[in-house]
Amino acid sequence: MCVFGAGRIGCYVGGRLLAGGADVEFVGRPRVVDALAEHGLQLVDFAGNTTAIPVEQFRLHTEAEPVTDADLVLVTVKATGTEAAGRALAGTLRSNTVVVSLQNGIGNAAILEQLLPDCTVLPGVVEYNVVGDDATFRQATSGGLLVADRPELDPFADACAAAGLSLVRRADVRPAQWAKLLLNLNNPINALSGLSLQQELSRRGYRQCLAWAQREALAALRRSRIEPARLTRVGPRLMAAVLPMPDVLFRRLAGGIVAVHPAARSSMADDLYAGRRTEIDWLCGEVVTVGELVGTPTPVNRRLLTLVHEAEAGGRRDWSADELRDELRRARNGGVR
Ligand SMILES: NC(=O)C1=CN([C@@H]2O[C@H](COP(=O)(O)OP(=O)(O)OC[C@H]3O[C@@H](n4cnc5c(N)ncnc54)[C@H](OP(=O)(O)O)[C@@H]3O)[C@@H](O)[C@H]2O)C=CC1
Ligand SMILES: CC(C)(CO)C(=O)C(=O)O
Repeated sequence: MCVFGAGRIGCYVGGRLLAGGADVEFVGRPRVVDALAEHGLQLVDFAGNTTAIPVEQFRLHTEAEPVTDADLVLVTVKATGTEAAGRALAGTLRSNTVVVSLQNGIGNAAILEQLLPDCTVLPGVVEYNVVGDDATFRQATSGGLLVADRPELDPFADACAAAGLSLVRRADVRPAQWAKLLLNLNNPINALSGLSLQQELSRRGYRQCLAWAQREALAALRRSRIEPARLTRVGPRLMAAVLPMPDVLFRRLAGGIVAVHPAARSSMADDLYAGRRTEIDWLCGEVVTVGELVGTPTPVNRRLLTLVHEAEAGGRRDWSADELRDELRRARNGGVR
């Protein structure tokens, strides 16, 4: 199999599969490929167990062409790179190759399907966060992988089982993708806060911002007759109700909802700090689009979209919880304080 987009998710998932005995090749940028070729890879699972993969075990590429014989490709580029990934893989892969999109957002698999009509493209969800640099990657929140259930997925399921990676197969992944997107509405808030996920989520002001963004999305989804799945111990609607609770109460409840390592921060924070384009159009942008389609206002998601675009354009600064809450409250009130 092949990991297309060796980064946090690609190296962690692909590395775990490789350590579990699967035949895995990696396609990545020269910077990442060179680091893997020099240092190998250290993987730390959520329980803290470390696996070291020595340099000799890696088959690394910077182009898609050498992996023409892969029977399964995991696409792990950001949504900003999906189209380019699809184009790089088109004409390279054999027909019937299984392509699994392990990406946030809703539309990546559809883009890949369009560009790779002879392949079987399956949408997937990575529930957990991965942090790390080019040599060490750590699973930093609890959760597993979730992929569309098709018989073609059997070899991947076997590889996951051998690697100790949790995989859930679902007939319809769309409700889980939307549930993940609701959680990902925290990505811009985390990125704008400049804090780790743990620090950010421990502050009520930021959680209030997330609850507003989620409630707007939930209202738009309800009108679209989309029912998001329950990925965490509490479902999406209850989550939006629990978030604004006072810090003491939230702390007591949060541990049971999702476990977060102190080093974890959102993938959008990584992009924003590195000066890369973020996935904001695929997260808040998706909510705004659905809202427009069904006539549900989404001012908080619109404002987050603008704030992240401004930060991408060079106006990045760290927003305190009070500042961001006031900013989004103004947006909710139509610009009035
Ligand atoms: N990080 C996380 O904790 C989580 C991420 N996700 C989702 O998983 C997906 C992957 O995220 P993540 O692993 O963080 O992303 P990363 O940016 O860490 O990794 C993607 C890598 O792929 C490279 N890449 C992009 N296009 C190509 C190409 N055409 N050829 C070769 N390499 C390429 C990127 O390089 P470059 O940057 O130069 O383009 C980057 O190094 C995203 O949709 C994200 O939202 C989901 C759950 C958690
Ligand atoms: C942190 C997490 C797991 C949820 O927001 C994530 O998906 C990301 O970093 O993109």
